[in-house]
Amino acid sequence: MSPITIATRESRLALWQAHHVKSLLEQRGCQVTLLGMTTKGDEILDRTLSKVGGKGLFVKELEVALEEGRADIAVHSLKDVPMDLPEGFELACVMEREDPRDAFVSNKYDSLQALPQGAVVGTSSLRRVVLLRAQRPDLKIEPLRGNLDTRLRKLDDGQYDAIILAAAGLKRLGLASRIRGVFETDQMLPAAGQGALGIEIRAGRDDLKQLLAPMAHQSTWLCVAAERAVSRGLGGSCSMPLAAHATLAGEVLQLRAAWGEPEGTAPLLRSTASGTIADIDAAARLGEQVAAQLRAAGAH
Ligand SMILES: NCc1[nH]cc(CCC(=O)O)c1CC(=O)O
Repeated sequence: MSPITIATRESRLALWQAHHVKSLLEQRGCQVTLLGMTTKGDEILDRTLSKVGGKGLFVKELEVALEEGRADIAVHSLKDVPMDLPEGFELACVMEREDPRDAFVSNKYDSLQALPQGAVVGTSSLRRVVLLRAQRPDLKIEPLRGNLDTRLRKLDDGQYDAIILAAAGLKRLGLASRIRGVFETDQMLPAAGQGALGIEIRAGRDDLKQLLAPMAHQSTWLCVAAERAVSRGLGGSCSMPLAAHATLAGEVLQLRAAWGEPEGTAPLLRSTASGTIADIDAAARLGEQVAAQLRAAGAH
């Protein structure tokens, strides 16, 4: 196999994820180099991404490197990958999921329930906003942008009483000690694909698909396929007020989803479905079913 080049963003989390894949490939006898780059999503820090085109902004430049042959694979947090890849690209591998849950991070309080009335909580995720507001409508939810270290620094500078981050990112970077509590999924349903890494290649690179196949984790892939199909059925942007999370027990996949009006006070719309799932297409069909239920209930 000729040497493999991994295209990656240069945030500490993205680099950790790329190095994780690099070491797995090196264990299989590959020579691997990293090609780091900055994406629009990394540069636009003064606005919430939903205002400037969503999280595809973390992906585009990596796909250009694949298209131009400067890289062979791109490693992504699947939560940041738009539901439909551009023509000519495909997901060659979904790896075993890290903790998919959201984490409560604070220097003063142990939990969401312990926060005083009107406490300031930082997040820029519309999903987290609507889920937090459903539990604590009194909270003052403020935007929080930047990479993980920047967000933690903003908390430590006293800009927030607490912030909400993905447990996966903190754990991967050895920052689990910053976690005061992890939300159970029935309290804060995760984003589609949260905690899962996906490897993108140019379509047709069957040599890479063969190389990457043993790194795929089938049950994660089935769950993420169902979750992403919910999001796709509601427009497919990564920055929607939508939560979708699937678990697999044996061959039975259970899918839960929730959608909220970011500005409104209407109650969250929820939908669940389960089924015996044998392949990715069946998982996606379950997601489409849940998306249709949410649309019928008013989600858009
Ligand atoms: N762009 C935000 C983002 N994309 C992926 C992760 C966490 C890692 C993952 O979900 O795999 C994060 C950080 C967060 O939500 O706190």
